[in-house]
Amino acid sequence: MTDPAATTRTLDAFIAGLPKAELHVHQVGSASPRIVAQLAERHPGTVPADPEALVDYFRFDDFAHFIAIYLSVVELVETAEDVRLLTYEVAREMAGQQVRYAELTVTPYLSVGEKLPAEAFLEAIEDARTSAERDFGVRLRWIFDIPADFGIPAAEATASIALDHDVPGLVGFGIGGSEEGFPRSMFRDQFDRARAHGLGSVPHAGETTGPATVWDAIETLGAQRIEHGISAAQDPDLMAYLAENDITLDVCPTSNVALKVVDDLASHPLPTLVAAGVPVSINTDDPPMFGTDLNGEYAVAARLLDLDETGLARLARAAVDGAFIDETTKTTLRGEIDAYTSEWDVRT
Ligand SMILES: O=c1[nH]cnc2c1ncn2[C@@H]1O[C@H](CO)[C@@H](O)[C@H]1O
Repeated sequence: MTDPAATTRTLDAFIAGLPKAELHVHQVGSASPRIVAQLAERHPGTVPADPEALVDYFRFDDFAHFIAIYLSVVELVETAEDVRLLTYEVAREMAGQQVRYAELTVTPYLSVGEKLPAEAFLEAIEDARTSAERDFGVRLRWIFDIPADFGIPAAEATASIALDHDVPGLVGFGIGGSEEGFPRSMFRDQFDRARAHGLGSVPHAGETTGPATVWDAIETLGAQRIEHGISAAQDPDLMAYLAENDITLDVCPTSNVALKVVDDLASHPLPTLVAAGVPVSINTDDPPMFGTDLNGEYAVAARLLDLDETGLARLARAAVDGAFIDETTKTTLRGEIDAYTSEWDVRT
């Protein structure tokens, strides 16, 4: 008989060293207690600077409460130096999880303004991007997302920051925040322009509302991947469509429990989606806010999908497949995963 606890320990060790790509992770939502404390010291106010108090502060009643807290952390990112520090330090923590490539969802609309012009914001993230690759070996790319709750003005501003500037590393265009009251089709015009510019379309949909929002994202925004998309599990035709058209869902299991969009991990629809052949990647969303990290999410996925090392390596590869990068970089990332699995003597 194998000892289940020993098996878990082996899988955890495998996950910890597995080279990974992350496709759904928010820039501000990645600020760890260490980073938040640094920012809160610079800008004392509503957000506790004490990492222990932050654990309580990051306990959410529902999605609306989460958005309110999220925006209070956004307020801490005031200057170009705050933006640079946040982004560079997030990459340091990613490197600790063996993340080799990340598409960070950035919401410039919430930070850019009179005090922080778009140019200064963009310079700060570019500085962090090049430093992170040099110092930590983490390749960062950006998805600029519209915060839906702020409506068309936010969509226009986001499109202009993305499309009227030269933004190295920008690969995708998204939309986050609330779904209720903000049909994805509202933002068709900005997505049309972003897509014409060559950006990947990667809206949030099907997190807090049903499969109709996922269809809307596909039909009106030309979604190539979907952030969350978990309510697709309620619609077999939609799952078949996602599978046939190779549309990846960037799933974040612990986030869904923390924001109470699913009751508990045991009832998470991930197994239903995978059984229907829907491509999925595993992600954290806003890791410290949900008390998780990418290794933790891979462990959750292993439990939910009953995966061994081979299955986990396949998950890591699925994220590379869905990434908005060139084939050469994909080949490099796949090579790193393969080299690791052969070290572990894992059949793939
Ligand atoms: O899980 C999530 N769902 C939706 N939006 C999110 C999530 N995590 C972070 N944001 C962020 O919430 C902000 C408020 O509009 C947006 O910046 C969005 O990117």
